[in-house]
Amino acid sequence: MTEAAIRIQNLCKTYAGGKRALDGVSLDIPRGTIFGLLGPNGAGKSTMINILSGMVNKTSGSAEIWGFDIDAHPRNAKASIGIVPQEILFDPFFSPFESLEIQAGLYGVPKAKRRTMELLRAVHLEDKANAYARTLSGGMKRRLLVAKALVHTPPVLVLDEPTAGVDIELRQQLWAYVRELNAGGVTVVLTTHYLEEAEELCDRIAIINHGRVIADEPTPQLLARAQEKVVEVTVDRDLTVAPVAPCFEKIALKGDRTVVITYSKDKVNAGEVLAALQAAGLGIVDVSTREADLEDVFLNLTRAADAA
Ligand SMILES: Nc1ncnc2c1ncn2[C@@H]1O[C@H](COP(=O)(O)OP(=O)(O)OP(=O)(O)O)[C@@H](O)[C@H]1O
Repeated sequence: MTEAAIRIQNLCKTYAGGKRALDGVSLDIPRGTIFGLLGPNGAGKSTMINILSGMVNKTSGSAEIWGFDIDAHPRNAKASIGIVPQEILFDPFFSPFESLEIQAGLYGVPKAKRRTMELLRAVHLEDKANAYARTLSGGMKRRLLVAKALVHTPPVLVLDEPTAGVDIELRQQLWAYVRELNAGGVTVVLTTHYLEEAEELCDRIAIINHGRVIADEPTPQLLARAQEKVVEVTVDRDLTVAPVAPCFEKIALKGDRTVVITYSKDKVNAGEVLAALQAAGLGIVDVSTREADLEDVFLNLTRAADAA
């Protein structure tokens, strides 16, 4: 078996106030992947990343980064990971060039091995190398954070909600660079609320809810779990109650004459759903269907976990 980029086993974290943020998380993040960590607000994603970066102490369990246990080999573990934090924090008086040089110094990268200008070029900040950080736009600051996380050439890069508040163009640029890094061998872990993005970018996705992993699968497999299909039907008369049929998983009225029916495509097809409406004496005026996407899978899984 190839070694994982990150291996987390039975990780638990209870904060001082008694809040249990992680409740036995086990996760293998394979080397070479772009791995998505999804979860609603407060699920425990940041806690997990902060434990990996050494900013938060775990309560129990273990974590390895690139084969280095964070307790037994903290320096090697730390050297193996670069983290792009959610919040933008800079000393406003340092230039991007100085910021990267200071960061490289903190990581003990010898002068001869520093790649400050190369990194600034990679994140399109070459012409801002000597500008004050306070004069950079929000997007530029975020790119500078990515460069900062890469000064020590870590094999694993973690981006914590990297596109929050970032415009579409910059987001595309950032993702293009993430893909480039990944193609160069860097394992990328990203937390995001943009499910579409995770769907487009990640090879594998884990979903965390209330401090537990509720799904961890290759993206296509997770999508295949979306067996539910939705059909919206406009009928020829006003409805006061929604018709029922055994093949409807769910039905909801939308306006006077439209029903939204969810059915399981491995059990029935759209024809049978429409036939059931006709059997209830309704004439069909208009029909539209849609496939479930990652958003539906995500909602179904988190709802199922909440109900359990
Ligand atoms: N320092 C802390 N002290 C006490 N409780 C905390 C602390 N940090 C986080 N929590 C709580 O732990 C839980 C998990 O928080 P965490 O920030 O890890 O979630 P998250 O999935 O990253 O959420 P978000 O997407 O909003 O960043 C939340 O209920 C949060 O309120």
